[in-house]
Amino acid sequence: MKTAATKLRSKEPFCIARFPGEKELNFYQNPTANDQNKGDSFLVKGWITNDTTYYYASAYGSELDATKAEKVNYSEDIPTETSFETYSANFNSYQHAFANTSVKKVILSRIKLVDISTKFDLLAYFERLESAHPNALVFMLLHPTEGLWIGATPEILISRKGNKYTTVSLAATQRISEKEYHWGAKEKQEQEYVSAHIRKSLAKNGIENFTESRPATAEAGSVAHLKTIFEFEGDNRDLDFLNIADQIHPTPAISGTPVSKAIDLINATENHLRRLYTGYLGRISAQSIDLYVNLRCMQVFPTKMVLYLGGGITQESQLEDEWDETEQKAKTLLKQING
Ligand SMILES: C=C(O[C@@H]1C=C(C(=O)O)C=C[C@H]1O)C(=O)O
Repeated sequence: MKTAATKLRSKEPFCIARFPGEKELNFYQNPTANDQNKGDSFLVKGWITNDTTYYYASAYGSELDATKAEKVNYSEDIPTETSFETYSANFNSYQHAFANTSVKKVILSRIKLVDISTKFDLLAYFERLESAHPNALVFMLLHPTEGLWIGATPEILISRKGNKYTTVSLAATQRISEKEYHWGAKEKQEQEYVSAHIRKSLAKNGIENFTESRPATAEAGSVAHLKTIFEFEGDNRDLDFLNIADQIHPTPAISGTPVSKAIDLINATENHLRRLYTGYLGRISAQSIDLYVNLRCMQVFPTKMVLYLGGGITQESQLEDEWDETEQKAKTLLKQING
């Protein structure tokens, strides 16, 4: 069995994933497009709804070889960094939409570039990242068309253990703090847009019997969010979970409200392609499902890390606060750069 490092050098697509609350790493390889019948696999889907879904096959017995990792010399151009001026102009376009259309919330994302040396040890970085974020899905994957990606995401899209399914509404952001968290009306509203969307999406799938927790603070890396947990029961054979995932996704946590107008506004406004950012990814098997929204992630080039960072904007949002929120989110990935 080739190691992940060998695959990285030879540019063969692979994926390493460490799931929340677990210690062991999961390895996957040989992705194929739209092949749902691969058995135990790891699927990866991009932001654009009709993007190809890739299914990586499970590769038991693989191992990390941290001494031999080299970055993939990925040929595509490095995306342009989003300046504060560009971010600010996009923020103003959104404010214009709030004043003149039915749109109430839209996620604005930006790109931050970070220099790395050609000697930077990616596998050692991955190991630091996974030990720093035990409650996130931490992954590193080489995608057949989108290059090398690394992330540590806290947001469940849909999970199943036995016949119990879970999805969450995760939105609103504060800096992580030792003190008690207080959430204002603006933050509660931002998160409620997501919860309302999930209730509606479950109902559309005929799922009326779900339980819903009260919104509570959930810390994730360098920030804290409001989180509501939705649970329902279903027989694996009867529930088409990928269909449910595609109904729920993209939630107003990563698109906005109303969803389809927010998607159009994002695609018309943001200056970069989101690629895998705000898509979804995770493992599926006969026993369980663990799909996550792809947040707190980056695309890696030989001398640059390209971070994709976003946050929800509403009419009450303040430009500097929103920019600062994306800077805080960046720390999830940046704190572990210097071993
Ligand atoms: C869009 C991101 O995060 C999402 C947006 C949040 C917000 O608007 O406060 C909070 C959590 C995530 O659902 C991101 O991290 O890039």
